[in-house]
Order: sequence, then structure tokens, then C-alpha cells
Amino acid sequence: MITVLNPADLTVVGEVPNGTTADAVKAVDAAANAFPAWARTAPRTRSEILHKTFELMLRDREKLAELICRENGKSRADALAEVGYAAEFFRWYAEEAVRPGGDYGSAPAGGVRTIVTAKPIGVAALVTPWNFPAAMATRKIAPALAAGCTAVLKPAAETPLTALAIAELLTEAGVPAGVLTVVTTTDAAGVVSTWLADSRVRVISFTGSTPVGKALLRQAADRVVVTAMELGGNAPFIVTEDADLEQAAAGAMIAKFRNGGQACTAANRFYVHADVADRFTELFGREVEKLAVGPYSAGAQIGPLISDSAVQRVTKVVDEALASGARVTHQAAVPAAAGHFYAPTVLRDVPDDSTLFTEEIFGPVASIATWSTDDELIARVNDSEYGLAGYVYAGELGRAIRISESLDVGMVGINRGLVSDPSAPFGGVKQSGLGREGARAGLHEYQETQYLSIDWP
Ligand SMILES: NC(=O)C1=CN([C@@H]2O[C@H](COP(=O)(O)OP(=O)(O)OC[C@H]3O[C@@H](n4cnc5c(N)ncnc54)[C@H](O)[C@@H]3O)[C@@H](O)[C@H]2O)C=CC1
Ligand SMILES: O=C(O)[C@H](O)CS(=O)(=O)O
Repeated sequence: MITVLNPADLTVVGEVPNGTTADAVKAVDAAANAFPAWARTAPRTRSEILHKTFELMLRDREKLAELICRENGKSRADALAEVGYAAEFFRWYAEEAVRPGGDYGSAPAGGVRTIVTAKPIGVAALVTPWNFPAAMATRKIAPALAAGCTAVLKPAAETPLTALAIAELLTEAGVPAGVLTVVTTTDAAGVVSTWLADSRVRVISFTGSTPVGKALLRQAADRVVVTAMELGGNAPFIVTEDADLEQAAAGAMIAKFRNGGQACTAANRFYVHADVADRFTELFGREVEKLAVGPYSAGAQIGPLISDSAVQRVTKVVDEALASGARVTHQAAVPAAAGHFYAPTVLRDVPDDSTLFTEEIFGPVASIATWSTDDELIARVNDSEYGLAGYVYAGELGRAIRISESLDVGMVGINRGLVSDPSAPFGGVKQSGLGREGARAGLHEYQETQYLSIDWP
């Protein structure tokens, strides 16, 4: 069995089975057996089941949020927001399910008709991280089932209970047995490599770190499995000299501290124009100092990091930056509690070659550097192997758009600190991933295109 611990106080939240590679095979057996009937199910029927699941998630919003708080550690506000965000993927793909796509046309040379259809790929392997245990699961389950695929899901061992709860709601909504099987395990490599070696698995959708994503891409290549990769980020947060600094500071609080900074879309490095850097640092820093850090049960805004090793990792990279000349300007208080807490911290004079700027922090640390010209800014911001999200605060919208379009990233928040929305194509470029989730694009990840070429004298 796997014992799930609350990262805020190290108490036991629950226990789940520790799945083996044999369980991995059984899950694919069930999915493969269920696939023909599910693929033939009327899109409207699939749509109604997904919409019912949306309704059930909202019915159980408080219960699901509580579960997320206990196994992930995030604040109650973040957990409630995540449940709403996660549920919306079921509503969105309930609406997309009835429009699978297709086309009918005539070949330009005449004499031929072409019928194009979008077919469900088959069995989908879904692998999700601990930081958004509900939303990352539904962002994959919903389009997969909407397309007519069946699925096997491996949640992170740190947060398996949320995925199991969502699977129960899908069953309650009417999803037939075998359409979705959740395999909880500490043997992630064994279970997922078993899936990738199984000829019945036709697509893998992964959300997690870039190194693991690369390992899965290598494995997927052996059978040319379709891949959807949502990987690590290193989001820049840009403030121009004519930005509304109060608005920028408020947006920075969201972009940096949503989920305690444990989000791949989190603002990872701040580039503030030299003319306004001190003012912005003061406006932003004094809000950071006010942050209440602690267990969700105490009504805290910022919970713990997911593990002690995460605390050690963040501590190490901050200490390295301080040794290279960076300085702490603002810091929130941390409770003397047993959990994996790390103090929300603002740093200035962080060198561009600091690990805080080159790697994903995945913690509540804001590193601020200054810039002077747009060309210098763009060159420094794009000097990264990651390209998921970015944020631009500027007084003049045209300049904000010009800067945004110059960023090598998949998503940009302009004068807002959040980019996530089920109706938008979420994803990144470079080593932040392949493919898009959400929007219409998310459905295509689970479809194959076929066309019929008909002799038409
Ligand atoms: N681009 C995006 O949408 C997101 C990216 N991430 C990235 O993931 C990292 C944090 O999440 P973690 O869960 O720690 O990432 P992780 O990559 O360690 O784990 C993600 C999932 O992969 C599984 N896994 C780990 N090693 C594996 C292996 N060898 N074979 C198969 N599965 C394996 C884990 O059990 C988990 O379910 C950060 O780097 C973050 O940026 C996290 C969430 C979203
Ligand atoms: O808004 C989101 O989707 C989050 O950033 C989730 S994740 O990509 O960090 O897991």
C-alpha cells in the first residue's frame, strides 16, 4: 500500500494500493476491451456523461477541495479554484464531444470525392503530477473520453486520492467499466514503461518535469506512440517603465504565488525596467510580507511545498544566489510547524546566470532583475531552454503585444497574472513541451485523421 501524507503536518491522509506492472497490464486489458463499445457510443451520450461529471464535481466541490488540501497541502482558496478549473474541462469537452470534426470535398483534378473523419486513437496512457492533482487529471481524461478513447491514468504517488475521487464521479455519471482505470503506484517507471511497450496503447499524455518527459519521449519512439507533453516552465514576468505598478504588483502575487509557486506557469524570473524597479519591488514586497503561511486548516494563503526535498532544493538555489550577490528585500513569516514550509521571498540583484533564473524554482521565491531597452530584454528573456508561459505588464497595449510576440513561449498574460483557461490551447515551446491541452486542440490529441478517396466519375 501507499501511505499518503499531508505535507502541512505529516499526518496520514489515507492509503491506496501500490500498483505493479501486472496491474498496469490489467488496466490496459480493461481499456482495450471497453474501447470498441465506447468508440461507437454516440457523441451526444459521451457528452452527457461528461457534463454530468462536471455537475457532480461542482456538487462535491468542498469535499474534493478538502481532499486536495490534505494530500497536496495547497490553501483552501487554491484548492477550491482548482476544483472549479478542473470541472470546467468536463464541461468544455462535453461541448466539444459532439463536434468530432471531419470534412467532405472534391479533388481539384475532379473525378474524386474525399471524406475526412476524425477517429478516436484508442487506449490513452495519462500521467499526471502532484501540483494540480484534479485539473491535470481532468485536462486529460475529459478530451480522451470525449474523443471516444478509453484511458489508463497514473497519478503522482504524492496525490493519488484526488484522481481516485474523480474516477468515482465518472462512474457515478455513467462511464462504463473499463473506460477509465486509475493505477496508483510508487513504481511510476515500471507502470508507464509497461504501458508504452503495449501495442494497444496508442497515445501518452504526460504532465510533469522536462527530464521525465524526455525519458517518456525516448520510450514512445520505440513504437511511435503519439505524445502530448506538458513539461517544465521558466516564466518571465516583465514590467515596463509605463506599466501600472499597482496592477503589476497585484498580478505578480497571482503569477508567483498561485499554488505556492508550484506551477509550471508560475512567474519564475522578474524583469522590471530600471526606472521603476525600486518602486515595484516595494509595492510587490510589502504584499509578500503579508502572506499568511501555514496549514490550509489555519486559513493560510500559502501552504507547504510538496516534500522536504523540495524545501532543500529551493533553499540550495536561494543560498547560491545570495552567495553570488543577490539580496533578500522582503520575506514572509513561516510558522514553526512540522510541515514542508518555505518562506515567500523577494530577491534583488539576482545574476542572470543564477539557477534561480535558469531553472524552474517551483517554490515561493521571486527573483528580480532590471533592464533598460526592449532589445536587451527580449534577448535575455529568450535565452532559456524553456518556453511555456510569460507575463507582460505595460501601459501601452501595442507595446505589450509587440513584446509578447517576441517571447519564445506558448502563452502570455498581458496585464494579467493568469493564463490558464480550458477554452485556450495550453502548452509550451522548446523544452516546455509538445502539443496543446484545452480548447479545440486538446481534443485532437486523442484523434487520428482518416480520409476516404472515392472514385466519382
Ligand atoms: N507543463 C505543465 O503543464 C506542467 C509541468 N510540471 C513540471 O513537473 C515538475 C513537478 O511535478 P512532478 O510531479 O515533480 O514532476 P515529475 O516529472 O517527477 O512527475 C510527474 C509524473 O510523472 C511520474 N514519473 C516520474 N518519473 C517517471 C518515470 N521515470 N516514468 C514514468 N513516469 C514517471 C510521476 O510519478 C508523476 O506522476 C516541475 O518541473 C513542473 O514544472 C508540473 C505540472 C504541470
Ligand atoms: O494553470 C495550470 O494549468 C497550471 O499551471 C497547472 S500546471 O501546468 O502547473 O500543472
